[in-house]
Amino acid sequence: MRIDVITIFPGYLAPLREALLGRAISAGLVDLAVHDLRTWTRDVHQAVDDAPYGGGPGMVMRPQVWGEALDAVLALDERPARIVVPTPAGRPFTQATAQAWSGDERLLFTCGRYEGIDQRVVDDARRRDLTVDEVSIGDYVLVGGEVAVLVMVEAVVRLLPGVLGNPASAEQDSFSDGLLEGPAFTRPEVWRGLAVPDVLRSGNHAKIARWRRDRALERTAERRPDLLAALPEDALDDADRAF
Ligand SMILES: Nc1cc(-c2ccc3ccn(Cc4ccc(CN5CCCCC5)cc4)c3c2)n[nH]1
Repeated sequence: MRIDVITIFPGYLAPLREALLGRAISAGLVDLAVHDLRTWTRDVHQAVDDAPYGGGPGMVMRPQVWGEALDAVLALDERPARIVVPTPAGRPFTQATAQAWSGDERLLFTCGRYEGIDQRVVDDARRRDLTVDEVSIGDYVLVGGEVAVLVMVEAVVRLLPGVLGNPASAEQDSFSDGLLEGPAFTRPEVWRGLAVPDVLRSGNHAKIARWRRDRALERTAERRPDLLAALPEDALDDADRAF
């Protein structure tokens, strides 16, 4: 997978080259290219923003610079790219989104700042039959798109074959079966007077699976009743319902 990121703060994306993601890049599983938006400015001040039409707080990022940057970065590789625009006003980015995008050949992330990017940049891209997804990583407002890109790249790249040492982990992700995962434990058996639940040391794998499922249902009901309500009809078996 090729990943391009356009930003006025390239340094914000440095963490992508650390640890697991860094190893995925070194292993050639991911090609990452970070581009400074100001490369495509033409004025001595390298201006990328201007006052919003219609008034309102803050500044908006100018379309010309973004248009030239997108054209240039898209042209770097002939593979079709999904253009991703982080925004508080976007569709929710979920595990399902990460799963879907993990099958793409190429992702191109545009990091806005100020109050966002002139909407015509998205409109122009869509008019040229490019896939453009405006997405939100949560209902809170960040200062720019870079942190959202770190989140989304991590969620997507960990799903690529060969990236996670233990692929079973991604399969047993929270949300993969629609429920939150339950509590996890490791040695010592007793820590500060707190013991590991006996069932987990019983070696009875059926009982352990049942216990884990019950804890997941309990936690989901407690913390995310919305996920429980969204489960498909056949997702819960009789034993689940009995819980
Ligand atoms: N999930 C999530 C993604 C982001 C995100 C992503 C990308 C950018 C680019 C800039 N910002 C800052 C920003 C954007 C919008 C507003 C709202 N403002 C109200 C008045 C009319 C104009 C718009 C405020 C500040 C961004 C924020 N935050 N949270």
